[in-house]
Amino acid sequence: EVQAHRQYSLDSFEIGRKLGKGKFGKVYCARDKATGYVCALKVMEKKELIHFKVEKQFRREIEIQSNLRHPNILRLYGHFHDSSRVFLILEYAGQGEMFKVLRKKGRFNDILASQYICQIASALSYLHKKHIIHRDLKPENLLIGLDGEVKLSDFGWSVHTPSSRRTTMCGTLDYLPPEMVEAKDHDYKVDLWALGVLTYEFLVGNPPFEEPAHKATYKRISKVDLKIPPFVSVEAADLIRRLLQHQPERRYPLDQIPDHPWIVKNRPLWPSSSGGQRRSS
Ligand SMILES: CS(=O)(=O)NCc1cccc(-c2cn3c(Cl)cnc3c(Nc3ccc(N4CCOCC4)cc3)n2)c1
Repeated sequence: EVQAHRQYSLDSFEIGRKLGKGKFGKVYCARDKATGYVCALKVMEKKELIHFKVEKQFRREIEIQSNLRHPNILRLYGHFHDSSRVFLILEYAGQGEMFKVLRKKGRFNDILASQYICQIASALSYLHKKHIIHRDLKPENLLIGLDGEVKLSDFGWSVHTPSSRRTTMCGTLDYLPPEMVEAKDHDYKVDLWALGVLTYEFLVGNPPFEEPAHKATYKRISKVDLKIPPFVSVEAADLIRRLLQHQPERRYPLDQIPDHPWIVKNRPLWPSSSGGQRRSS
């Protein structure tokens, strides 16, 4: 385990291969010399954070993610900086980006999709109990751990509820619920809507309201113009419809998701390999 409260510097690590490059930085595989522990080191240029005016969002990401402990939330062990760069010491997700796996597979079957959605619902429920809304749930912000478990990452957009959006949204609009498209006040139920969009995208391969033009996407979100293809199972379609409700208070509660027929029907008899072959009770 990467020790908390230890003073880290770049010299504390052996830097491995570059895992990827994002909007604000690069991520490397790294090994903590003192403990041999493998982690991921996210490196960002200070001048870029200032240029993109995201240093406040970045500080919030550190403050929020450092205090979270959940198997489906990527750990942030610590951070440090040198004259020009800031470094985040993050948990290494052994199977990489969900986004890439989804694009490669096209779409997931009911068993894989329902396990992912159940794990994400568990992580969101943990966040909501801490009065944190993620607000940026999408495949690009999900990683996959060594045992195939989902890891929620990138808390740059998380806020403590209730909040009304301050900075303009960037990136995909596909996951925005009506109340955010209509810039109304919003609360944790925005994550329920996004979970519905994610369930649809896992099973179909593209998000439900995707249109070439932004205005058309807004329109379809606002009207909840949802068309679920016939190959989507009845149970999955039921959960998608219960989450993609225009009125936030009508959206399916996270705590009921583990007992939804789609999840129950597709739950493996034994937990995944990490859980070992326990006897069924
Ligand atoms: C804004 S950003 O820079 O943070 N996002 C860009 C980006 C792009 C690509 C990757 C990764 C990435 C981040 N990771 C973090 Cl954080 C922890 N583990 C990984 C992590 N782990 C990882 C583990 C395995 C693999 N392999 C598995 C075998 O197939 C090839 C890819 C890739 C990444 N990857 C990130």
